[in-house]
Amino acid sequence: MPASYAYLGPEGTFTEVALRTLPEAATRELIPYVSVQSALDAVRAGEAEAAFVPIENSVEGGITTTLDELVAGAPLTIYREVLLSITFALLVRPGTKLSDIKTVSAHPAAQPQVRNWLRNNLPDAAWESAASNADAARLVQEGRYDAAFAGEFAAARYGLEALETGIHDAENAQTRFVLVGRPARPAAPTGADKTSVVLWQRDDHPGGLRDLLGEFATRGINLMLLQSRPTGEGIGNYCFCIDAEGHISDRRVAEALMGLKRICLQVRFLGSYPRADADVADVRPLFPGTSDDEFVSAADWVARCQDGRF
Ligand SMILES: O=C(O)C(=O)Cc1ccccc1
Repeated sequence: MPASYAYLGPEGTFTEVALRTLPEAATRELIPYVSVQSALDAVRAGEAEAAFVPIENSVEGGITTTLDELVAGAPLTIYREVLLSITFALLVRPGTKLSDIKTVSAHPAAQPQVRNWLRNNLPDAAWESAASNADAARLVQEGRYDAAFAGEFAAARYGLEALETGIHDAENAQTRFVLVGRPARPAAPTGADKTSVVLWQRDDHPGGLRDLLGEFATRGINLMLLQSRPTGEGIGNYCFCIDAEGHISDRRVAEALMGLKRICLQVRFLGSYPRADADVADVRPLFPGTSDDEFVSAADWVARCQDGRF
């Protein structure tokens, strides 16, 4: 298997910075791709062992390109996640003044994080979306746009200077990134894990979403993400991307997935992997009656009843 990780490039993205925080990245060749799709396709084609892409940010929610690829593309599995705090720098060609800036560019997910700053400082600048924040910096270097919102670290790479740093409308804005590979056995549970799935309802009925959520609730499983995505089959047709606390090898999670498999049209397992916030998170105490031991003894009890040994 090629020892390389594909990532959303070009060089100098927040994605690259987040990827380099993973110890395993030090032993891999890191290859930038022009889009989330092309990085994921490199994995599907066997050109890269895994791909590292943004999936969610705390201001705007899901990064829809990534979610839609994981929902509808050839199956892939999430193995790791990384959380990165994000503030932007306004990068310009040397000598550019604020009053010279007519066009600004960045990844679409950056816009909600700098909207107020733009309103207050560059209310007339036209927004131009780029494939990534570093790509916006590259386009500024080429003279296509006047300024880019990107990491301050991207300035040197693209011969730009930071006219302003520390730009963030929301304090503590974080972006979550995932390492995605071809489907294989999940890593062993760590005690602070997360399981990601996509659910498609069998039919439209009152309380349908509550029925899906109930499979988690009755087993004491907390949810960390619930994002609906259109199925593409008409207005009102959605599937649900869910991150739940726990690992598929935890009995309560496995039983919840079995319940969902029985009642959903389709369930796509996206992986069980260690939580990036495990150090700081108060790992929630288990809801009474939901430990592996309690599932095992309940199953034993049913078996004994079936046997007439109760
Ligand atoms: O990694 C980047 O630089 C990206 O373009 C993705 C992104 C977008 C917005 C915030 C963090 C990462």
